[in-house]
Amino acid sequence: MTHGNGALEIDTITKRYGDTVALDGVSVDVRPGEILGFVGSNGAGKTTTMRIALGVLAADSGQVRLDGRPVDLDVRRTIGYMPEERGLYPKMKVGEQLTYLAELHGLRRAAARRATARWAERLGIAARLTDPVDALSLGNQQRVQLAAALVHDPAVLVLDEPFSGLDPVAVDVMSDVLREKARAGVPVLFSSHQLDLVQRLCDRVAIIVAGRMRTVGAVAEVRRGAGVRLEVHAPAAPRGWADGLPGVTVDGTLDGRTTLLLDRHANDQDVLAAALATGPVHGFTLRTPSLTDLYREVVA
Ligand SMILES: Nc1ncnc2c1ncn2[C@@H]1O[C@H](COP(=O)(O)OP(=O)(O)OP(=O)(O)O)[C@@H](O)[C@H]1O
Repeated sequence: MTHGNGALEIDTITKRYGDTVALDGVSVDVRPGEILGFVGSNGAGKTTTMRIALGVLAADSGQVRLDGRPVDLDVRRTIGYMPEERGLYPKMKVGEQLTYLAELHGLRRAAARRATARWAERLGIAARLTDPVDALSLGNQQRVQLAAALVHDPAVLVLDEPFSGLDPVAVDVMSDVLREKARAGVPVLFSSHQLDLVQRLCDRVAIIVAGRMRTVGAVAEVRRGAGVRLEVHAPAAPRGWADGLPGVTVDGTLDGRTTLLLDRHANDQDVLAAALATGPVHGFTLRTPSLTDLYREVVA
């Protein structure tokens, strides 16, 4: 099955559970060909957003569209979804299950079998096709779950924590598959608590805090927007040597090493001149904050 790939648009969705506001006007677009990492604390609303995006849960208000069309039953069949609760039949054989799921999404039997064989090979579970799912380790069950999301050649991928519990080799395979799908024009949305991975893999990142989208942007831009850190090793510098420099905040000093936060008004060469005015400078290192640093600041 080949689809024209369009964007997945999550447009101002709101969801309440009794008195709990799980989502409060969440919007984000996942563009064709991009990998968007969805991050946020436990309970922030990622799973709820993804379930609504797939159409298995109704929003109280707002809309989700794929290629401009509201997500209905037909559109749902074109989405590859990996649910957080993992929706496999534990007693069914891996191969039968994947073929069944592919047929359920519209593939004919022969094509479904071919796709099952191809993805099982790719994801390293080909030797397990005749085993029941619950005979597999958790990580291998997860590979089956990913195969289930991919086996019908979906037009969009929505994956809830696909990397949790995978060994490093499986993480690499999964990363390659997501990159490949994105290169083929598929919009890919996945949630994760592994921020180093999100930083490495994603084009853009969306950070959700308590049901509201706090930040959406290119990973590099979001990191730069958080300001730059500068580590200066000036052993003779007196306390307060960097005070008053425009755009500079002192984050801490330890053993003659001062960490400074620089906003866009700061000039690193002025900082260097001020440091040199105190004596020798043995180290001067600019560091863009990692996604993990940024995330801590955003959710704090
Ligand atoms: N079926 C439900 N009934 C009541 N409250 C719910 C239900 N599902 C989710 N919630 C609440 O909605 C909020 C968002 O939960 P959600 O599972 O979307 O978070 P999450 O970001 O996926 O968290 P995690 O990282 O722990 O998986 C939480 O406050 C949660 O307790």
